[in-house]
Formats: sequence, C-alpha cells, structure tokens
Amino acid sequence: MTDKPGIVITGASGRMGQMLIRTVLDSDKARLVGVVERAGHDWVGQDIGAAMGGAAIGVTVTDDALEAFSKAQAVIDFTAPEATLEFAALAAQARAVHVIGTTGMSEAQIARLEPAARHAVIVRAGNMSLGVNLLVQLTKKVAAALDEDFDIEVIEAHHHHKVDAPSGTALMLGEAAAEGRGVTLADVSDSGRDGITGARKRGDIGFSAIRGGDIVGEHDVLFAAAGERIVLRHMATDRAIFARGALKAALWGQGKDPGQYDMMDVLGL
Ligand SMILES: NC(=O)c1ccc[n+]([C@@H]2O[C@H](COP(=O)([O-])OP(=O)(O)OC[C@H]3O[C@@H](n4cnc5c(N)ncnc54)[C@H](O)[C@@H]3O)[C@@H](O)[C@H]2O)c1
Ligand SMILES: O=C(O)C1=N[C@H](C(=O)O)CCC1
Repeated sequence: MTDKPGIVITGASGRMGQMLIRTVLDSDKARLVGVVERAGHDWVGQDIGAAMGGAAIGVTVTDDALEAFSKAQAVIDFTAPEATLEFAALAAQARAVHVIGTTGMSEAQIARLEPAARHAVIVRAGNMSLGVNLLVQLTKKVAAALDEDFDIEVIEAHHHHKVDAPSGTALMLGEAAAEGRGVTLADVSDSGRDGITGARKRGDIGFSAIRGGDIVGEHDVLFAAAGERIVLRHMATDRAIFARGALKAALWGQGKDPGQYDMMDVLGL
C-alpha cells in the first residue's frame, strides 16, 4: 500500500487522456489506478500501456466509471460536456476530487454540477496551464486600466479537431476583461461575426476563432485604440502544460471542503 493519491483518467484514448496518463505515470506524487473510455471503444478491456503502443502496465481500460472511481482519490476528466456531468455525479458518489478540463459546457450544464459539488471537490478550468491563468490576471488588470476607447478582442487558434468555439480559454479571458471593465460578459460579448454586421459597438468584447492543423492552443487579447494597440499573448506548444496543471489540481484538492474551485485557487493567483 502507498499513501500517494490514486488517480483515474477518463477519455483514456483522447489527445488529453493519453497525455494525462503519461503525466501521472511519470509522477512520484500520484499513482494511476484506473482509466475509463466510452462503452464500445476498441480500447475497453485492453491494458492501457499496450493500447498506447508500449509495454503493459497492469491497468485495464474500463467503461465502468463508478467501479474505477471507487478506487480513486481523484478523477481527471477531459472528455465532453454530457460525459463530464455523468462523471461528476459518480465522482461525488465515490467522494473523489473531480478535476474538469472539459470545455464547451453551456451555462445550464455548468449549473448541473452544483449537486455533485455539495459532496465532493470539483476543480474546473477552461485552461489548466500556469501561463494562461497568469494571462487571465494580466487581462483583468489591463482592462481595468483602460477605458472603452480601447476595443477588446480575444483571438484564439486551435487544431482542426476542436469541436467548441470560442475556446474555454477565450471565454476565461473574455470574462477577465469584462470583470476588469466592470461589465457582464453576456451583455457585451460579440462572437461569430459574418455578413453585414454593422460597425463594431463601443464596449463590446469580440471573439474570433481559427481552426487548423495541429495548433495546440494560441490566445491573443488585443486592446486596440486610435494610434496604438496592446497584445497579450499565450502560445501553448505542448499539451503537457495542461496535464501538469490538472495533476496539480488533483493533488491540491485532497482534504479540501466540498465545493467548486478553479485554477486560481490551486495556483494561489
Ligand atoms: N482545460 C484545459 O486545460 C484543456 C486543455 C486541453 C483540452 N481541453 C478540453 O478537453 C476536452 C478533450 O479534448 P481532447 O483534445 O483530448 O479531445 P479528444 O476528442 O481527443 O478526447 C476526448 C475523449 O473523451 C472520450 N469520451 C467521450 N465521451 C466519453 C464517455 N462518455 N466516457 C468516457 N470517455 C468519453 C472520447 O472517446 C475521447 O477519448 C475538450 O473539451 C477540450 O477542449 C481542456
Ligand atoms: O485542444 C483543446 O481543445 C484545448 N482546449 C482548451 C480550450 O478550449 O481553451 C484549452 C486549450 C486546448
């Protein structure tokens, strides 16, 4: 027996799932106790090491999430909104910390996490990297220092497989800009411009999304005024930054009171 927290990774075959599995296996602070994939996936029933193209490691991919979670102290979940809601209820039942990296959740879906958060710790963030969470704070500060003479635009770029837009990170940056400016994002958000849109409305926060190739994730926050522009930029070149942040959150959540937290809590920013 060991007192290192046992971690389950959901979405085991996904881009982030595989990165998370490697990150936990490489860590001396946690151990991998289970991996979950959706029912019917080829990998279910296989050893995860072998499924990922290496040596067997003695952990079998399962589609029985509750059974896997019952052996874990934390579940790290980068999957899809409805799967994440199901996992939240099961992680709460198992009293495991649930680290949620899944993006594209609607406000209604986010509200459905509340019952689970009464029983277990949930850490959720649209971006788990240290760099982006620092950028969020910088964005809030710059937005607070400038008035509406500066138009704020969030521009993001991701790989061609990404299914949601604006990205979770872009929304975090938009929220930070709105908070700095003392407004509600929903009242000023302008995304998906197409056709005769009319001139830009003063005070709006705009979003643009680029999708192409294997871009891991790039975000600019542009403050554009007459005669000058400020650009705050983060460029991710390796998904390991998200996985490291998620593992940090899983360890940080041990022994915390039930409730919903984010990476600002984890990183103390
Ligand atoms: N918060 C962050 O730092 C961060 C970073 C990267 C990606 N993401 C988000 O993580 C999510 C996954 O991204 P990805 O690029 O790994 O996607 P992906 O499509 O490569 O992987 C998703 C995985 O989830 C699995 N899945 C879906 N439904 C499931 C279910 N019911 N049970 C078990 N597994 C299920 C899929 O089979 C797949 O393996 C996206 O929402 C993405 O935006 C967040
Ligand atoms: O690859 C993705 O998908 C990413 N999703 C997050 C987002 O929506 O911001 C973080 C960056 C990578």
